[in-house]
Amino acid sequence: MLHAEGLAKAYGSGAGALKILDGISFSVKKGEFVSIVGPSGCGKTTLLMTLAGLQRPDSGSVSFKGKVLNGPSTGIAVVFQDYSRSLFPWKSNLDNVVFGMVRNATLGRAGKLARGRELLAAVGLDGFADHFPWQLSGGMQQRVAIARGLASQSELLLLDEPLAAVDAQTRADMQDLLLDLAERFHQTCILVTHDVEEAVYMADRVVVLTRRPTRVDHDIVVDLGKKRDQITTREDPRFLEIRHDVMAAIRRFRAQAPVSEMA
Ligand SMILES: Nc1ncnc2c1ncn2[C@@H]1O[C@H](COP(=O)(O)OP(=O)(O)OP(=O)(O)O)[C@@H](O)[C@H]1O
Repeated sequence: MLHAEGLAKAYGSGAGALKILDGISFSVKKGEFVSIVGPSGCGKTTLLMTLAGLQRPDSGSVSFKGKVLNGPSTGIAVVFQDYSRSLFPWKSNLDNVVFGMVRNATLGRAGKLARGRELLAAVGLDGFADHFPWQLSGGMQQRVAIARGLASQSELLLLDEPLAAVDAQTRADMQDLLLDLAERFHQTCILVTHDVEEAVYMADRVVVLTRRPTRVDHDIVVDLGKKRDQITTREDPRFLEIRHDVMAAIRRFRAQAPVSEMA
């Protein structure tokens, strides 16, 4: 469904240019859940924005469903980490979700409202359609943002640290909710996360990036089956083995990094 080929990107120009991506290539198949991890500041968000067509690479290309991406596509939605800035505070939760359908020309207003209510119910917020985001907890607001991402009916959902700002218990619940939604809506997902355990728990594959200038270091298949469980999956010896390999790679890059690059 998505193929990144030799993506390179620098910020700035000349001697002061900061080289971020340095020839990133990988593919994501329809229905896959792929996590991307890497050392702090290696360019995970830059990569995700490039995959979304929101930022152009200096060289290389992104192909989505066989066509080179030259800008944002209706087939790709992004859920950002900072839900407090990505939701409109003056719109109800339902209207925030309906906004995700802005480019849907087939559903009328009534159809969009009905679909918006369905999606809020799917993320466990059926009683909160007419509330405003600021009346909800952080975890609930992020669920509204996820419902909006799903509302666009995009085939590919890009998730940039969507659970970074919620507490640990909510985070575990949201991981399971996201996995459940991805399966129910046959959603292909790419998740950027700092959390190695989360990356392995959620994904069919984990793409591990090097430090800057960034390349793909490992592309690891998480052969744990589709059904995950917060207790048994995390205790599975294969889970622990994969987590070990990913963590060891990231720590190796941290050990090589100048102190100024350690966040
Ligand atoms: N628009 C920009 N202009 C200049 N530099 C930028 C820009 N966006 C990001 N950077 C720099 O590029 C580097 C990579 O940033 P990016 O946010 O892509 O990395 P990241 O891996 O997502 O970071 P983190 O681990 O902190 O989430 C950082 O040093 C950042 O300061």
